[in-house]
Amino acid sequence: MALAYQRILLKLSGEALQGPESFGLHAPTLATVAEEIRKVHQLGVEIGLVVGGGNIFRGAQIANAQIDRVTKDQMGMMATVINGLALRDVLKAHGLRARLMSAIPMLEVAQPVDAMQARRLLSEGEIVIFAGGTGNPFVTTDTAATLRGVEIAADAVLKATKVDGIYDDDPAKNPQARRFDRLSHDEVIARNLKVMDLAAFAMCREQGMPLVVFDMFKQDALAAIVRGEAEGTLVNSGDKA
Ligand SMILES: Nc1ncnc2c1ncn2[C@@H]1O[C@H](COP(=O)(O)OP(=O)(O)O)[C@@H](O)[C@H]1O
Ligand SMILES: O=c1ccn([C@@H]2O[C@H](COP(=O)(O)OP(=O)(O)O)[C@@H](O)[C@H]2O)c(=O)[nH]1
Repeated sequence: MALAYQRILLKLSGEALQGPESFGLHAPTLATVAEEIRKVHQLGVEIGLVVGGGNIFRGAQIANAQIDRVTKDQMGMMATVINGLALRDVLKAHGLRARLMSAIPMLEVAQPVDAMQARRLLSEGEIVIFAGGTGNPFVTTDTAATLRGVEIAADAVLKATKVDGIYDDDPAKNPQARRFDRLSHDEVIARNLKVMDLAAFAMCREQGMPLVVFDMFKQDALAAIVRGEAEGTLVNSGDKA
């Protein structure tokens, strides 16, 4: 079967791992995520993962004036490593081969990010989880997702989030908001749509990297996307859309 995307970079927010809890990791939710990933792996898709940390720490939201913003962001990046460790083991428990790489050197728990090695592992069917964000403060894991997506030469970045696509207004605030099936990178900028942080989106646009925003908890949505079926919102360069 022809796949729309042979290699993907899937971005999972930390919140996507906390399920109904208000903090941390929720075992049944992790298992559901692993199962959705297993299904696309079975189709022959190569999968790089970038995991967020919002279920543990979001740097900018830590309310303590005595902790420097750089330190707060470092705490957030450590949170992504905690999630990455959990995800690696859960993926393994679901029969997948998975490897954790961290942008922050932490040799006892994860190997350093190495894009070339990651490409090789992906082509051998291993799932590579990139944790530690970009390793730099003042950005989010969305930036890490586009960066790793470009580095591993992914065919698309897939952003799994709480909403099922990109709307003409924030659907959490405006119930009348309407979802787009497809958009160009330029339209996202022109309409000022809050899809991901601007630095991350600017990189997608510059690199002509297709982006799909979708709901991870809609069963089989991920598999539908890699098969090229209409699901979520696809952002592509004008000439490719
Ligand atoms: N135009 C829009 N289309 C879709 N979602 C939007 C839009 N504007 C704002 N949002 C909000 O963005 C949120 C997802 O973005 P973000 O906070 O980056 O998610 P995550 O934590 O999954 O990285 C959604 O919960 C949604 O309420
Ligand atoms: O390259 C990065 C990625 C993440 N973070 C920090 O890690 C936190 C957790 O990441 P994010 O908020 O993106 O997680 P998500 O919303 O995806 O769960 C962020 O708030 C930042 O504080 C960072 O400083 N640099």
